[in-house]
Amino acid sequence: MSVLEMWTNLGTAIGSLMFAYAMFQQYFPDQLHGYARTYLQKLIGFTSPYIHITFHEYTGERLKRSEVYTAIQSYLSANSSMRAKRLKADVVKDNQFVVLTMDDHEEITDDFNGIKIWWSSRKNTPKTQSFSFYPDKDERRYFTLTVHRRHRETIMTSYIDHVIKEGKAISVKNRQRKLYTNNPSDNWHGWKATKWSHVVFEHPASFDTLAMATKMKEQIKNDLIKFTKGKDYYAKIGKAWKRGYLLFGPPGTGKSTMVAAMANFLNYDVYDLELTKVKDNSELRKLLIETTSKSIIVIEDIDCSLDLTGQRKPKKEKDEDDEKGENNDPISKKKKELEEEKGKSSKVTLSGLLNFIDGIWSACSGEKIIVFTTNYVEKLDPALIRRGRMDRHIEMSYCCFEAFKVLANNYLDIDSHELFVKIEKLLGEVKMTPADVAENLMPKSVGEDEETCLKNLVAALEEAKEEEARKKAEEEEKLKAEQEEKEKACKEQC
Ligand SMILES: Nc1ncnc2c1ncn2[C@@H]1O[C@H](COP(=O)(O)OP(=O)(O)OP(=O)(O)O)[C@@H](O)[C@H]1O
Ligand SMILES: [Mg+2]
Repeated sequence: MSVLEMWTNLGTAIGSLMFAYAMFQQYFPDQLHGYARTYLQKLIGFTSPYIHITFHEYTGERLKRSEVYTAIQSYLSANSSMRAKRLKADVVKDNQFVVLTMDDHEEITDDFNGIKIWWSSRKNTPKTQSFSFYPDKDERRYFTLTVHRRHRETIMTSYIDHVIKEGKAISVKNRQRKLYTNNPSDNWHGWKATKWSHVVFEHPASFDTLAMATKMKEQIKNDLIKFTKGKDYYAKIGKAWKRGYLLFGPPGTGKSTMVAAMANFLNYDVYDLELTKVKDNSELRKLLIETTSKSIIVIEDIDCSLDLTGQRKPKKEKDEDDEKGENNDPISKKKKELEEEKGKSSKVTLSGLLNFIDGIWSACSGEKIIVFTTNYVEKLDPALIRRGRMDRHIEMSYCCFEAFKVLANNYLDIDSHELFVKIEKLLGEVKMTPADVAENLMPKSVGEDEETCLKNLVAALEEAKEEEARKKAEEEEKLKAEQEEKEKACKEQC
């Protein structure tokens, strides 16, 4: 048989097969399609020595994206870029680099302890054309793993675990970190509803640029490292894998900067929880469930967020108002109703917040740090900040010389200068926040050199010193006057 004849015969055979398949699709009753497919697969199963495992992208009632699928995707992206012919490109991590993943209907092979494994990426598009706001959600993607059946044991016991573990590690390395804020619950329903909105987290703060005593900085860093490595330890002692930090101190001492530095140090996402937008305790719980692992949940200025000790007016007071007839005229009645309605917009109670921090629900989605910041630690309920809830209390204080040196290095690139001695002395005498020191150190024009900036700081410190001395003198004068008044009154009485 000539080559030409062979190709002609092959073409005819393929043509006949396609015709037969088209006829089958057209005239074979729909109800029998399923049976035919099942028996065909059984037939293949008898004859084929391979097993197939599928991993679907969406699972569960709420069509939640499967974590296993995502892990496999990351694992395969690391392996596929060199082998697959068709790749999809995705930009990640600060828009800095491109990650290539295998495209739909592409196949690659993997090798595990000498076992050959085939991975293919597939996509099902439903035949029924329905209108949907989420066109891509109608497509169901899945990965199929194919391997010789004699390796079933190894694949089940070690290979899949290995893929998921590696995949998760790769996802963490590549992930774009996010800064979330909670949406008011009126926006939780409907199209594209989410409880949290996010932007890319791009705060540049780090522990290197944070101005504070070196010893304390190291302690905090060690504490954080210990926490991230403590999964087994927390399981052993029967505690949820979370840690609470209370940052307190005057405004401008770096509390918010510290949260950003922590997030950058640990490579965590940040959830900035605005308590006043949360209607009640049940909403607070729902928000907590929606947070992901490896994240910092921060509630800024916790003392101002809510009146956690008593939201509503005591009943007695309310009754007194009614008795006085203040609520009888329709306008004030309506006003009152509106006020009450407004009051309802934040019914989070102290106990709700306590449960949020260390109730049963707090253990869901693991590895979490909760941070409260406040200017007035003494205003907070002791139950809220007791150890176990807020495990570490960190005081962010006025600028010390060590902190100043960090700022001088950050802002002016200098480690020493003759003015440092004077500044050290002044910082020992005057209370100035790192924010104020930083502002003075920052060059205000292109021509301003480090000497001018340091002189600006010295002048500001001296001014603050004079101001402090003046205030002190005034207070002493006042005290003295009061004392004299008292003595005079006493003498008159005697
Ligand atoms: N310890 C610090 N190290 C480095 N920079 C600091 C520090 N403290 C303050 N700053 C600078 O001052 C600015 C204000 O600091 P930050 O917002 O962190 O203060 P805060 O303690 O959160 O204040 P507030 O109580 O008003 O929220 C920051 O932009 C930062 O540049
Ligand atoms: Mg702040």
